[in-house]
Amino acid sequence: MGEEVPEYILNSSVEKLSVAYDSESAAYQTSTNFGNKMYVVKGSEYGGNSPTNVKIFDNITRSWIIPTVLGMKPIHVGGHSAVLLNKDRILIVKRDSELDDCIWFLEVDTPFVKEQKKVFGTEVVAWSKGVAGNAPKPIVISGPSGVGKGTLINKLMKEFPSTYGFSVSHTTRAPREKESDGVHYHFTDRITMEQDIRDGKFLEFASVHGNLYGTSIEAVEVVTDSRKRCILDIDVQGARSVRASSIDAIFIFICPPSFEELEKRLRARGTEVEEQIQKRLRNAKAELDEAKSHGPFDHLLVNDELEFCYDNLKKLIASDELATPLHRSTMKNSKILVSDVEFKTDKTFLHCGDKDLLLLDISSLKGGAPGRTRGINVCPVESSGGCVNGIAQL
Ligand SMILES: Nc1nc2c(ncn2[C@@H]2O[C@H](COP(=O)(O)OP(=O)(O)O)[C@@H](O)[C@H]2O)c(=O)[nH]1
Ligand SMILES: Nc1ncnc2c1ncn2[C@@H]1O[C@H](COP(=O)(O)OP(=O)(O)O)[C@@H](O)[C@H]1O
Repeated sequence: MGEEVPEYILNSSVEKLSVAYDSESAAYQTSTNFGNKMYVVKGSEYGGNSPTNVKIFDNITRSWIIPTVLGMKPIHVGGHSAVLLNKDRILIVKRDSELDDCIWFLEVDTPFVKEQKKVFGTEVVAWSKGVAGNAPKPIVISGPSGVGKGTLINKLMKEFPSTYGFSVSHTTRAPREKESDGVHYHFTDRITMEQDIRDGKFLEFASVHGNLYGTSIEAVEVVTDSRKRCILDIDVQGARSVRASSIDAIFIFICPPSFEELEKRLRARGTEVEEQIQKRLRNAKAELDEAKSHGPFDHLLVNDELEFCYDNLKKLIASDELATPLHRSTMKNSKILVSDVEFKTDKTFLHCGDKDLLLLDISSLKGGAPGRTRGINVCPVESSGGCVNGIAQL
């Protein structure tokens, strides 16, 4: 890249962690070795809110690589610390940051990153924010156009507004008369959406009936952050992508009682012109065949009589909730600021002000890029270095 290699990078050993202040850009940067590469993470300028930068130094070719950076990036204010974890990701702890925004992961060799390297044909790294506890399993609902997905989801959201939240997708299709931006969809144009896809902002996307549709990471996280169970209305290709991702979801396919009834409903809805109706019916045949033979679905539900189908949907979701009870973390949306970080052999301690020392527990990580990394807890430390009363309230 024609840039000189900083002294601290040339001198650092494989395991050594190095943090340096770059006076030119007034920002802290860390370098972490993994294999033959060194990952340099640079925070934003002091007091600024620009996203964190990543570049890679190849120790064999002695040259810099600018990787494709996926995912929502952390915004730094002060410095940060970094350490290699699980031999596939770098744990980044932001200093002078609130507890619920201080833990991030830069994935460098996880299955997701390996896959994306093939897709992009470049070096790839992916950000994933670390969050406390587990999230309720998202519910993925698919089915042909006009089968009644929207009707069923609306009923669920109306009956249980504080339990379920809808993942608002992005689409390049034009809004229908009764649809509003940000509620039914985020309506966008193809150029913007394609750029956002390249920037890794989407969990999944697909071309459906001639338009682009996609679920952004943010759309799901907004719902999960509000402690609701996320409902996704996505097509079969999207369901496949989510199935292949690190997200643990339940997949339901809604079938029509007959093809004739599907056509009747689609026409009665009166939202599509004839050409679109024909396209949707053609696609419906393929979707039904795929879902019934080798689709990614856990359950198929026939939407014949609406109330009957709705009751079955509720029963199905309820039995899944019973089977996997939700473990919520006690790590509150804390205003405690992390002032310093200590990495010991197998433990990470967060210093918060003068008195508080918290133990960061990352032993049961779940998920990861392109979504968030869950299962993190912090607790006050007792003199032996263990947690006080297991996981404690902060
Ligand atoms: N992959 C994917 N499919 C989506 C997404 N949002 C909507 N879809 C699917 O796109 C298809 C068309 O949706 P829409 O234009 O609202 O028409 P409708 O199905 O006739 O109501 C449906 O199969 C939706 O499930 C998304 O974010 N990702
Ligand atoms: N079980 C049902 N019986 C009859 N009509 C239905 C039923 N479910 C939905 N509909 C109607 O069918 C049309 C398509 O439903 P919609 O929810 O928009 O489908 P989708 O979201 O799957 O495209 C709507 O006019 C809706 O009122």
